[in-house]
Amino acid sequence: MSAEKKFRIAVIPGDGIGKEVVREGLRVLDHLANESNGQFSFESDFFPWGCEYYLENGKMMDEDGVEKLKDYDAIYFGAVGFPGVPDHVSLWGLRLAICQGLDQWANIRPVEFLPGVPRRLNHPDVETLNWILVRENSEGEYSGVGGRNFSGRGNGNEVAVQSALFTEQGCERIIRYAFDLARTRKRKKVTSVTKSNAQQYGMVLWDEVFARVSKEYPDVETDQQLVDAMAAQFVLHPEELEVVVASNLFADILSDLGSALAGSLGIAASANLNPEGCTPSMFESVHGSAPDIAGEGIANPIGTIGSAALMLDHLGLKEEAKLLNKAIEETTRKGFLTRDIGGTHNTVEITDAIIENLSMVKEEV
Ligand SMILES: NC(=O)C1=CN([C@@H]2O[C@H](COP(=O)(O)OP(=O)(O)OC[C@H]3O[C@@H](n4cnc5c(N)ncnc54)[C@H](O)[C@@H]3O)[C@@H](O)[C@H]2O)C=CC1
Ligand SMILES: CC(=O)C(=O)O
Ligand SMILES: [K+]
Ligand SMILES: [Mn+2]
Repeated sequence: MSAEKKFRIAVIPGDGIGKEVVREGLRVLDHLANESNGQFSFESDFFPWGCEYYLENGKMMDEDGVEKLKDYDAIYFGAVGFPGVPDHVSLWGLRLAICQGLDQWANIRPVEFLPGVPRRLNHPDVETLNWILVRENSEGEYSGVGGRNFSGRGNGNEVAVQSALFTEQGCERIIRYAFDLARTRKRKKVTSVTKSNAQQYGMVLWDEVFARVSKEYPDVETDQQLVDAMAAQFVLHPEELEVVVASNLFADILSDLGSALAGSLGIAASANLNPEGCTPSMFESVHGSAPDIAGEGIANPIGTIGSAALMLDHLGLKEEAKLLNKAIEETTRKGFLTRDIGGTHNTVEITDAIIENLSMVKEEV
């Protein structure tokens, strides 16, 4: 037997249901490691960063937090944000600080339709549909360029500026990533989403880079859509979608739409990747901390457990990643569903079922 591979994972449960679903994802990972006959193990270090940490310490994470995370093979993240701390403070202080600080410039967000989950999308081929959003994750509308409180204003006359930053290199790397990803799929197609009719600088640059890069991929079909039309296409013609590449804000919005069409925000997984592998990548659900259901034990853990599957794949544990995705499918197929997708099972019961189904799908292969 080959020597045991030990993966060092930084775990950041964060806030609200983030804590509840990360706990479940770790149970699944521990189970897989225990069943691996000593082939691999996970060494998890917990970081208590988030809104409670902020209220106690005046900061969302340690000053050298990003540096500390560089020691790990991957980061497993819950969600950030809770009433009592302004959302822009918590998001910028933790998720954006990590994604931008570690240059996790590609955020991959698959839209998948799980068996047994009631669909919000009325489409004849819904069983076989799946597409991937490739979100620019380092700049765009979330570059933080802007300001408030310009001198001489105030008293109802305040002015705020929020700019979007688009660099040619930033556009090129994410667009290239989308084309390379398209080449791994059965139908090779990339749809680029902008709003370059109204956003005449940054998004026109994006369009020009898309046209230039696409020439290097003559085997990949292309399409370009404005984001408003794209929102409609998600609902009306999802069969047109394969790989969809969009800016930070647009793909953020479209990924919530995609997961809602597939049934719920609770089932969508994502990976914040540094594709060069210079820094650790971070795996988290698409959803946030859901304060409206936090503490009730009813959050759907599938988005976060599916993100663990993306992490396994990233760490080279391809077979385990496949098995885990199969076990998730088996779980929903058998009717183990949380409330958000029409069921009555709680968070822990869904995880128990996934772990049980892991053994079953393993026997099948
Ligand atoms: N990556 C992150 O950490 C993100 C953080 N946030 C933060 O989360 C907080 C709440 O934001 P919202 O806009 O309410 O978005 P949200 O995604 O937390 O919740 C939206 C709705 O979806 C439901 N939902 C989400 N995940 C679910 C799950 N796993 N199971 C069942 N239902 C689920 C919630 O109950 C809520 O009704 C804010 O502070 C926001 O800034 C929001 C999105 C992403
Ligand atoms: C912040 C947020 O909504 C997201 O990353 O999806
Ligand atoms: K999340
Ligand atoms: Mn979002």
